[in-house]
Amino acid sequence: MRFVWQAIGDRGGIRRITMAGNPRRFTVGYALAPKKQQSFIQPSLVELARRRGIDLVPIDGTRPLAEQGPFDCLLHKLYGEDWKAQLDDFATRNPGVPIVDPPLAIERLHNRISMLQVVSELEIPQNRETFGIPSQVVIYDSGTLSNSGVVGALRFPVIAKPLVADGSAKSHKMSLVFHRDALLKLKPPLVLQEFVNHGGVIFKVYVVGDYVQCVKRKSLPDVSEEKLECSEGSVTFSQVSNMTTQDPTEVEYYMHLDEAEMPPLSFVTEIAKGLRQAMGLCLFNFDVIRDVKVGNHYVVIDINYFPGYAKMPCYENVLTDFFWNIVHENKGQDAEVSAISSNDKDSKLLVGNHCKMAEDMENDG
Ligand SMILES: Nc1ncnc2c1ncn2[C@@H]1O[C@H](COP(=O)(O)OP(=O)(O)OP(=O)(O)O)[C@@H](O)[C@H]1O
Ligand SMILES: O=P(O)(O)O[C@H]1[C@H](OP(=O)(O)O)[C@@H](OP(=O)(O)O)[C@@H](O)[C@@H](O)[C@@H]1OP(=O)(O)O
Ligand SMILES: [Mg+2]
Ligand SMILES: [Mg+2]
Repeated sequence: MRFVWQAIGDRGGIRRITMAGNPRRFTVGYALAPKKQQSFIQPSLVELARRRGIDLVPIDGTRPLAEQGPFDCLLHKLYGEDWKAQLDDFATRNPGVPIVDPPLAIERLHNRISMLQVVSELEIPQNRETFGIPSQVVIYDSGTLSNSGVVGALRFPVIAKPLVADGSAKSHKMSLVFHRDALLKLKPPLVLQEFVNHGGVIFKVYVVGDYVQCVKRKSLPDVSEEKLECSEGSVTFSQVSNMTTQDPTEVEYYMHLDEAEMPPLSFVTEIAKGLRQAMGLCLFNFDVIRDVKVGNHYVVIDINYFPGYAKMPCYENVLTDFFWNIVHENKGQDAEVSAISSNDKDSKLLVGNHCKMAEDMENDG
């Protein structure tokens, strides 16, 4: 294809256009499970990206990846050895095409020990607010569940989490265990993590490249000493932060969710930046709770690859900016050169928490 340069706006901007007069377009291929595709690929996202010159194109999982494309960037959340091999092959054939994110980096999040290890290793100055991870042990076999040397050091209640976090429904099934004897019916491999009272509110910090947004959600209610004494065995639960509240006693407990104070954005942004660098990932979120005993101590309990971004206010703008930056940075000299940078556009679009499908985008190509 042949290109020429065209002047835009009154600020000396130029852009590369095809001889036919159209600005250059980019293709972002996505490989997602059907449920994820349905939640993430909203018409509003596809449309906004399209207006900014980016076509979001599904990758057909039933055909070899090598036969598809061409792509300027590849986005994925699929599991399995076959998919990994296809990505490796794609990377070899297309060394210049960014894969978001590298499978090896994502794998660290498939194990709940390696997932939180990276938090403990962060070297971030901690002043007013501090952070860490819960005390935890990993259990590989049933025999260890009765080993005092291993579980004796834990304070109850504890949460038993499957060691593997591979996106399956099973990997989200957890138990809140009140007493040691209830451990015996659990099925390893799992992680036993001390339950930290946190006022029933969890903070989800969404990361999209450099962008960070923190939201609050409901969480498990606190367990008092009295409740611990009169509770028997254990209770199971799954993906509590995504559940709607129906029980009237719960409705009252969670009424105060709106009033819960958010952690300082600068503090969670520092953690996000550190995690992003250490893990080599762009798309993830992490769950943080505030220890009610200490007040300004935060505990990271979970990190998820490519979480439910569609639940995040303004996700269309945030993700489109992210794709824009990737394809344009990657193209370097070849790419559209514009004096109106993507960041200029960001500041117009992301004012406070209001999403604006800016009308001025209309002319943007
Ligand atoms: N150490 C802890 N102390 C207190 N509450 C906890 C702890 N760990 C987990 N929880 C509660 O259990 C819920 C589920 O735990 P976790 O986030 O690890 O599971 P998950 O299935 O990986 O979640 P997600 O849907 O975010 O992937 C949390 O949202 C929080 O309410
Ligand atoms: O859709 P997916 O299968 O990716 O589900 C992810 C889910 O996003 P969704 O809201 O789109 O379901 C995420 O929710 P939020 O943290 O953003 O609330 C979180 O639960 C992840 O742990 C899940 O990923 P998994 O751990 O199962 O791989
Ligand atoms: Mg979680
Ligand atoms: Mg998780």
